[in-house]
Amino acid sequence: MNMPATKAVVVKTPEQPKTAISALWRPALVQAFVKLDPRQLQRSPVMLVVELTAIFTTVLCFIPDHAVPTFVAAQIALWLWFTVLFANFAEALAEGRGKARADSLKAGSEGLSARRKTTNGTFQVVPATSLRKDDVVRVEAGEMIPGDGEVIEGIAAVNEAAITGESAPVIRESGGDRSAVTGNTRLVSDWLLVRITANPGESTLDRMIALVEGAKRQKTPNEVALDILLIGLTLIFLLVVVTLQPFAHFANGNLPLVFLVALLVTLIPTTIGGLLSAIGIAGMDRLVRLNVIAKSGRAVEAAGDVHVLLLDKTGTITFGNRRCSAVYAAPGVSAKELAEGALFASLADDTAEGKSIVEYLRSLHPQPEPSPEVLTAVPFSAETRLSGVDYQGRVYRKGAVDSLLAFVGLNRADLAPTLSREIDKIAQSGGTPLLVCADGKLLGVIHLKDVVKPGIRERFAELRKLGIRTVMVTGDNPLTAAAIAAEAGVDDVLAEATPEKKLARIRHEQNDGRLVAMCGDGANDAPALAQADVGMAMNDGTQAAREAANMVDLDSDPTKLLDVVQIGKELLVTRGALTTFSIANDVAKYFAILPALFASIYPQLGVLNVMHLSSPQSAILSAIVFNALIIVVLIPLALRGVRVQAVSAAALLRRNLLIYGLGGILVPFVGIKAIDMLLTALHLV
Ligand SMILES: Nc1ncnc2c1ncn2[C@@H]1O[C@H](COP(=O)(O)OP(=O)(O)OP(=O)(O)O)[C@@H](O)[C@H]1O
Ligand SMILES: [K+]
Ligand SMILES: [Mg+2]
Repeated sequence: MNMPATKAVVVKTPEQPKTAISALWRPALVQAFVKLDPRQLQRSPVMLVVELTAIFTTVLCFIPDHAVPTFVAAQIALWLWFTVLFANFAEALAEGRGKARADSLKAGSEGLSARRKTTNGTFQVVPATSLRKDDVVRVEAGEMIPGDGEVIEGIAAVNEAAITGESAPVIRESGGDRSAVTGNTRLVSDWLLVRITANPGESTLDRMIALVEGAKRQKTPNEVALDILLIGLTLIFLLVVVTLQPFAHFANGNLPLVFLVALLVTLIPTTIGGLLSAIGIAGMDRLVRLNVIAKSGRAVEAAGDVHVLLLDKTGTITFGNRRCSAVYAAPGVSAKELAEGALFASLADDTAEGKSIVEYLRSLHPQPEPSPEVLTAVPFSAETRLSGVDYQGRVYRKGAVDSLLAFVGLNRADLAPTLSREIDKIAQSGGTPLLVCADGKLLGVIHLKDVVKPGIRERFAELRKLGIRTVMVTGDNPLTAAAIAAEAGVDDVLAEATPEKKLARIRHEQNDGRLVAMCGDGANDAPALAQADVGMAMNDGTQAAREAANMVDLDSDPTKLLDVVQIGKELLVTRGALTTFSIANDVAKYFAILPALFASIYPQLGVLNVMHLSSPQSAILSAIVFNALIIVVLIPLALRGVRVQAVSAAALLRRNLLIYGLGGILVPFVGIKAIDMLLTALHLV
């Protein structure tokens, strides 16, 4: 068979330099004009209204009005256009940061080919883009894995740098919780047979590209709600402005159309309307830079409000390569008998645990082995928590202590004290004891060892400061669970949990009105990951978990949920802060401009004219200029996000109301006055 090597491309994760913004402003400037297209602008209704007023005012410039000099009307029109352009610029800047990453990801996936298994068992080279779900491909050392999938045969080292930026290779193998592979990552050793699990356009890479190309992103329910509020406010102010004219007429005055249009724009929530989309895109961009892929913005926002975090133990809190480190025979059982029983019970077990037991026994207790064909495998399941084989009429099993005792019809009290003590010792050290039996006779116990990931404890403490409770849910026995829980510093433990129990725990928390996040890696975590408000799968886990979750952490680091929570909070707080600022701003402008406008018509209003703006037309132009410039001033904040400290939500709200509410009222007074003085000095009004 002639099998050319698939195209090998190395995609480096671009490091985001500090000067990113200055390098991005040029293309963003171009995009700001492109986005003037009303079809694009309709995503932001407030800005669409501003564009309409800009067009209207531009037309009015050509219809002479003795009340407003044309050069003032022209300046108003110009600044209205600037308002839209500045908002577009903010959005384009936010998008631009992700675009570079998307481009390099796309470039890496172009021209990739795959070796697809045909119906007659041979392999055929096809373009990677033609692969469909359930296709089987063979990948060899040095080649790129052509799509997301599950390893069905083989074990190999994979370099995932193209996706995660992490160059240390990781092991992927069939069976167990380390079976998922990601498209566009490179095999560095051996070979794998992979069952493709994603159709074109649905892979991790595609999702990542869609995520960083903000333009195609869906609005979150929160954003839609805020949009509706902004449209409502726009309509209210439209009504206010329309009804001003009758007041003026009543006093035999007349308010020029240009002023009314301009007044409308200063009053509607343009600041938040213009920055809303940029805030959302920038939030997702921060997430992508963290190497977390979210399937929806909604999940990220939910993360900002999470109360409880559930974590699976093995592979999430611990490294997950539970390995056999020792075996202890029950009293009256020879070492040879135990070794045989434990080996046979593991020969057909393709979980990492099973393989480690076989490896351990082969090196320490070499013995003749039956060939695999004569064994009837009983695979491990999270339900039974047992595994083993039937061989020559004999029943070999191993499994969790309680499950195996139930299987042989014994109680814990029936165990020989020495064996019982051995089990407790293993569990208290954080290890997992597996009982072994043959034909109902207890042979002894296997010690599976696992290691808690470093730094977990500190991160959980930080989560606690944010008011988030951590709960470890594990299929393991209570003693092991308690030992690992103590080492990791979680707040609560649920041991001997089946997939149903994990699910029930989440439902229970949710029924009490709490938002729940769940981190997991196993197929048995999938239902819980799907049920949780924020389900974060470890990328090196199973495909089932990755599919059920609404987020995937490419670095498989559960403590990253802390950062995701932070980003979610920042997103919500930034949006809230700028909405507060925007609305407070508009209220202030209302009081700043109206007295100036009506001063000649209703001289009594003069007492309200605290700002003493030089003339009505200066007042209105200054307000329009301020209104446009404030968007530019707030772009960095919208992109960077408001920093969120680990304080209570109430304290945060109080502080933000003070800063952004009070600031929003005061800033326009100062700003408009300053612009008024400048415009007057420059003889622009
Ligand atoms: N290959 C195996 N054969 C027999 N028993 C096993 C095997 N692997 C694990 N067990 C037992 O089954 C229990 C449940 O394992 P499982 O992987 O489902 O745990 P889990 O629910 O994912 O929790 P965690 O991953 O946090 O340990 C383990 O604690 C262990 O006692
Ligand atoms: K405004
Ligand atoms: Mg697990």
